[in-house]
Amino acid sequence: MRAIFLTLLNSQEKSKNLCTGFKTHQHPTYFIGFLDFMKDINLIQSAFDGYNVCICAYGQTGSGKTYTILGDDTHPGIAPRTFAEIFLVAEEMSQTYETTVSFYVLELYNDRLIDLLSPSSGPNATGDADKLEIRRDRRGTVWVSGARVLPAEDSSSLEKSFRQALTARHTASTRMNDRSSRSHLVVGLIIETTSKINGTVLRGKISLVDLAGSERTGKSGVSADTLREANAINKSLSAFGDVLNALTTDQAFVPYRNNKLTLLMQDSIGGNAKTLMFVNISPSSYNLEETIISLSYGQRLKQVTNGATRNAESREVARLKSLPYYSSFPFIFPLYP
Ligand SMILES: Nc1ncnc2c1ncn2[C@@H]1O[C@H](COP(=O)(O)OP(=O)(O)OP(=O)(O)O)[C@@H](O)[C@H]1O
Repeated sequence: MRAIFLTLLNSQEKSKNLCTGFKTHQHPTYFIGFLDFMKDINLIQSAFDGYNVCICAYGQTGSGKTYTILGDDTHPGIAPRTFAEIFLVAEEMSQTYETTVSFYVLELYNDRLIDLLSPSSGPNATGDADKLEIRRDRRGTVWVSGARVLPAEDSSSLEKSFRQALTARHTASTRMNDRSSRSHLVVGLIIETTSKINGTVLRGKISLVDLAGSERTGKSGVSADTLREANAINKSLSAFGDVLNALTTDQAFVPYRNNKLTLLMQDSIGGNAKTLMFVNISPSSYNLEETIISLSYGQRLKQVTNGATRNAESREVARLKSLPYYSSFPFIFPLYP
């Protein structure tokens, strides 16, 4: 796994000593290098080659995770850049491969999975109605059965649907962030390529994950509902830490099942995906303790080894899987609604 450390604008002086030994990038110039970097390590191409890929933002509340994933009008973030790159690669490969792209958008809020593409999602959604279940196929790839998976025709329609889905995400104002995400966001991009020469089908998945930020409730000044949200966020991040601990100390048992977040990320952390983690940190001395924790998390993440495998099947297997019997297992073969 790879981890990159990011710090906010104008922070170089303040964070220089703290980050000695870590290669850090600053907003907004790091955006320029992101796509080149992702191209260098062939992340998007890997999904076309049948691998699972995960790009994730981690860090304390208010450190710029959502900004890293979304960006703004002048500096598009990881998500819009990934959407554009997918359709560019599809175009480049169109002589020999036919590509279909589909996507889902989920949030994990107060330990409940919510389908943000569902017409019934929104701030008052309970999540229960969707009956979403986290499953794994025999290769270890995580799917969420019951989630809506929609076809994407081009990058602009994909981005439009994605931004529409985000309007239903749970956010709240806290002392640490005017618009703090109160949920973990998981965007799944499923890329299926069929060879025009021999019919081989490759299926890759890119997961874009914007984790909710860890927070000290005394600092964020939350109460009632927002306190409950903060507790759920901290609990899930602590489960994430336990998984990381088990993986980096070679323990026989890895406690993925302790939380829905770790179940959802089972293929990305120690699983079969190629994973790139952005660790966002604050330059302020007020956040020193949280920054040290984030940096040490990032350091440990780098020690995790994933076993990336390719999802490929022959024309005949792909044909068999498209028959109704297989279609009843959406977690093995995701269905369009
Ligand atoms: N490079 C940047 N340029 C301009 N504004 C930025 C930049 N990075 C972050 N911000 C702003 O800082 C604030 C906090 O960023 P953001 O919401 O992305 O943090 P976060 O880590 O996702 O927080 P939380 O965990 O609370 O959701 C936002 O108002 C965001 O627009």
